[in-house]
Amino acid sequence: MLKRSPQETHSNVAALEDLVSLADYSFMDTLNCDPEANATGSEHSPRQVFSGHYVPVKPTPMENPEYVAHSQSLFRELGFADSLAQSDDFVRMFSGDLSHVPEPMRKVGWACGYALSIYGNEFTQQCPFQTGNGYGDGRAISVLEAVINGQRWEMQLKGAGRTPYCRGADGRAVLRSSVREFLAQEHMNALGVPTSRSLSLNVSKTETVRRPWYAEGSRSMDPDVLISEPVAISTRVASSFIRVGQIELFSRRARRNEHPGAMEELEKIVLHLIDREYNGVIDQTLPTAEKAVLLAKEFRSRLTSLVANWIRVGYCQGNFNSDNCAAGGFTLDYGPFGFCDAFDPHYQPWTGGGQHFSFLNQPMAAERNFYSFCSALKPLLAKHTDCLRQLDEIQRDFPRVMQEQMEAMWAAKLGLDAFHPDLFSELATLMMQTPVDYTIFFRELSSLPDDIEPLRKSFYGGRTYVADPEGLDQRWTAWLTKWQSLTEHRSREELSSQMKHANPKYSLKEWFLVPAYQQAASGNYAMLRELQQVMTQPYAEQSERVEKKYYRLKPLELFGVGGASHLSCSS
Ligand SMILES: Nc1ncnc2c1ncn2[C@@H]1O[C@H](COP(=O)(O)OP(=O)(O)OP(=O)(O)O)[C@@H](O)[C@H]1O
Ligand SMILES: [Mg+2]
Repeated sequence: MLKRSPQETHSNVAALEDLVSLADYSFMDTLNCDPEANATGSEHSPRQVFSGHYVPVKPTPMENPEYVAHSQSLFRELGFADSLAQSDDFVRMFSGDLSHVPEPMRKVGWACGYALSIYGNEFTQQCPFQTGNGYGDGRAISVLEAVINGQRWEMQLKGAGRTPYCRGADGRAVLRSSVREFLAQEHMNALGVPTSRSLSLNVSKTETVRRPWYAEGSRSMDPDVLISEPVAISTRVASSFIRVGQIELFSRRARRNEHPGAMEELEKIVLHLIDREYNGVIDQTLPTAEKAVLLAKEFRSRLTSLVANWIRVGYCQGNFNSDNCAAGGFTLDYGPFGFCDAFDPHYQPWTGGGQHFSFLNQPMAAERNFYSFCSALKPLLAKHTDCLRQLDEIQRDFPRVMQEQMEAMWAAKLGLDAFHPDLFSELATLMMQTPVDYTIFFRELSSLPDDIEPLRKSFYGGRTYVADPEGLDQRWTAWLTKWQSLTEHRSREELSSQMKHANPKYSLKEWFLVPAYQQAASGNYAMLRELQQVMTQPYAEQSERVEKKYYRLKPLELFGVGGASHLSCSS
């Protein structure tokens, strides 16, 4: 008998028909549809949506779609055959053409409204009607849910055309931003950080849109040219796509008593969130107010852990508004993100983002989103003083829990039994002054160097370093000696191996992405595939060739270059 790998015993989806028995539309069937919506989903113009959790929307297919990539590892987890990704039916469906999907799959998807808070402050200005009723999934359309091997996944097309929430924009995503999101999601998953996942990526061979971007080598902060780019549709999957902003939308309506069903809609979306993301963690038999308190507590734990993990791997989300903060506590919206190269606490790849969303300010940004989340739950607790008090306590303790997560994370990166404030503070100063490449520094330290020579591999050598290299080297030596004294009681192999699990060898720097998406735009996917291969095993040493190419300092001439070092709104 042939030996079977464990994956082969799972569901086996080799053709679109095989998805039929797994497909599920319980989001549409259990939540409220906008009563004013047209059930065929044919409305694509901006309009106000006053109530309901979703609007049915038919995606707008891309012209002449072509397969670019799929995630082999997610396919394996889902029991999808790799060949499926390139089959005509699959490419059609995941390029926005639902017209041929086999019954009882539906020919219409759904888009959701959500509210926006920036750093804890409520906004409606981004909505074209200034009311918040026209803001939400402007180009993201979910097309089905599927329960596979006991786990529920929602599949969502990004760039699938206009929805009532498109705010007058085209509803498209370009290949450049789609390649970035596609690769980053799978990299993040391989880094062990909770995230939405990438299913597939298709491009149009003929349809293009114009976007502001940077001229070759431009050092401008703002884009200085308009370029024509191929449109693409990536499909991402997650247990749900509920955002903090979504809970806020229904809460704002309930707070203002905007319509008779407002409170019920808030309760329904919160219970849906619990069902999708916190099932098994929260007792289903409890009253809603008590569930909401437990929800806040569990979300606090996930959110603080998520942000500590982002910092562990050098990730800056860039635009950590409440509408980009998944209420399930995972990473969502890889638009203006970046993985830092030279360590800088203020690192912020997105020129529109501001310091409040910069690298080491992410715990604060998370706290603000958490504040928005707790405020959004409050209308459900109005008559429950004890629950309100508990919620306030949970909110008040956010900074303490965040700090604990951060200290545990730094201790793990440094292989220490406990956080050491003085050692860390001197390290942070040295990392900034030298500055070091964040990834390379921690990975080199994970090999437990006897002296600072191996660490030099991570030194960029900025102005402070160049002014007094001996002085800085001496401080590095003193720091290393102190670190060694704090770790010498551990077995070297065990320490090194543990540190190498906390400190990835490879991270998806923007300057690796630039040539990959440029090449992809001309139909050559070789670099994209190579990056996919390398970045989905970020802790492995990999070959010498890979190491030479991807484990090195960013060339100095790329610092300050638009696209490679900073970017304007991603789309
Ligand atoms: N080209 C576009 N067409 C329509 N809507 C858009 C477009 N670009 C952005 N939006 C909408 O603008 C809002 C803010 O944009 P943002 O960059 O956070 O989102 P995004 O990258 O489209 O989405 P997501 O958060 O779903 O990953 C979102 O509501 C988004 O749907
Ligand atoms: Mg977004």
